[in-house]
Amino acid sequence: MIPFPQAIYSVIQSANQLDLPTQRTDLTALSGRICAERITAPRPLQPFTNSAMDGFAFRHQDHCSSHEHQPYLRVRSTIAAGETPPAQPLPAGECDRILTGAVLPNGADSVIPLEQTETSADGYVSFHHMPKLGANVRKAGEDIAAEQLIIEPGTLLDPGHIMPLAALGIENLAVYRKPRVATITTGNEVTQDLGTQLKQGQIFDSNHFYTQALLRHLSCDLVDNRHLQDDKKLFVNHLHYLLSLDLDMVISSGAVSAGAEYDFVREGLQAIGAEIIFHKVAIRPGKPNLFAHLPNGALYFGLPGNPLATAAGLRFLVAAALRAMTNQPVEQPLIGQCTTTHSKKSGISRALLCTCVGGQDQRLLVNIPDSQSSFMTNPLLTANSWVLLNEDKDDYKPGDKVDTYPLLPGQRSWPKPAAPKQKKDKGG
Ligand SMILES: Nc1nc2c(c(=O)[nH]1)N[C@H]1C(S)=C(S)[C@@H](COP(=O)(O)OP(=O)(O)OC[C@H]3O[C@@H](n4cnc5c(N)ncnc54)[C@H](O)[C@@H]3O)O[C@H]1N2
Ligand code: MOO
Repeated sequence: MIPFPQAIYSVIQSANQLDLPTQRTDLTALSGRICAERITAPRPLQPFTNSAMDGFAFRHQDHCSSHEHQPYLRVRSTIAAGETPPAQPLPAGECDRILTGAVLPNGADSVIPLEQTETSADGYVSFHHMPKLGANVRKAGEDIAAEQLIIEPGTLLDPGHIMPLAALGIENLAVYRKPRVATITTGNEVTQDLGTQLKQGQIFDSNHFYTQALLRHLSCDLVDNRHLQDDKKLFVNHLHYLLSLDLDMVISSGAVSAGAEYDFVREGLQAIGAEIIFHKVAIRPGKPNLFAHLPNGALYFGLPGNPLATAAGLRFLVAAALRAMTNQPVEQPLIGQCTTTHSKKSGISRALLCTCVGGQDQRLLVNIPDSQSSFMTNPLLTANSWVLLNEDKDDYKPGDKVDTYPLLPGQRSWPKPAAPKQKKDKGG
């Protein structure tokens, strides 16, 4: 049995060897994908200096000397958004009527909103007050400077990236190809037919539906899904079939604990020449977790069948691999503080669904539920985070620090985890 942090490390090491190819993808299909290149702004944003208000563009220096004499300016022309302003610089004593988003005319540097002015019938405008220099002007590059770093490789793209990318006119990006994944659920008692009347001893295949939903959320390409009866031969045949698909990863749930003929995953994998990297990890839920390399280099995750053991394995092991395969940084926990007492079994890690709330002084308060067992599904309904209690500490009291992770991996999380402390270089 290996410690849980070592299991995660081992998974990351293996996944780092798998270089997913990249593909150029249009902006409309980028959300949810992992950026594979460093993106800098090809032009400034705003692209040109323009007005933030419907009003009048004028030259501030002509009028700033006197507060008694409010400007009284001749209106030269009107510049609407999308129009080219007059080629001649704005003469002293004149202003241009301007609309929001229109190019600021040459020579003008400030805009007064329409409602702060009076326009006379003879084409002059007077100001109610003198705005500050640069008022209501959006400068070229004020939003994003040309050449500014926009997105780093390994960034999970979300709608928040799409707005500036589109504004900069970036049509497509190189992203990692979606990881190609096959999933397997096992068990004679399990059915995927959710409409059926359950026979005695039968249960619905919740792991299948959860796994598919989560992997889809993580932008995986779900190539194959199969529910298999408890039969090693069937399993081995299916593995042979999966080897013929060009997969990056296979994830199974069930049949990895100690139940001899019913727990055929390890033996089945060995029968096809897979290399078992670890089997059994010091974590609850998920002690029977298995990780292997298939002969074609694909990663194999044998997650235990209990629903929360499958969920924890997906959250911490599979997600770590998916991140490593797409150049995303290793996830860092958010340090929270327990609000409750909690005791766990000695010498093993414990993953629990929990609720984090923001407290005073930027504290993250973590409510760890009293009882949570791996056969349950209800904690998934209300939790907003996972807490990972490490193997060195068994008894937690209010105020103790704990490592927390967002419920779904890889999302822009709030609050942001602090940057990991740099190890001091000891020289040599
Ligand atoms: N003698 C021992 N028994 C068990 C051990 C052990 O160390 N020694 N470990 C326990 C732990 S911890 C876990 S976790 C489970 C893992 O068992 P398996 O991975 O072999 O999974 P199964 O036995 O097939 O199923 C366990 C449990 O989960 C239910 N299940 C299975 N698949 C699904 C599914 N697709 N959807 C919903 N529920 C599923 C299944 O009916 C069982 O109740 O082993 C313990 N036993
Ligand atoms: O490890 Mo099992 O997943 O505790 O029930």
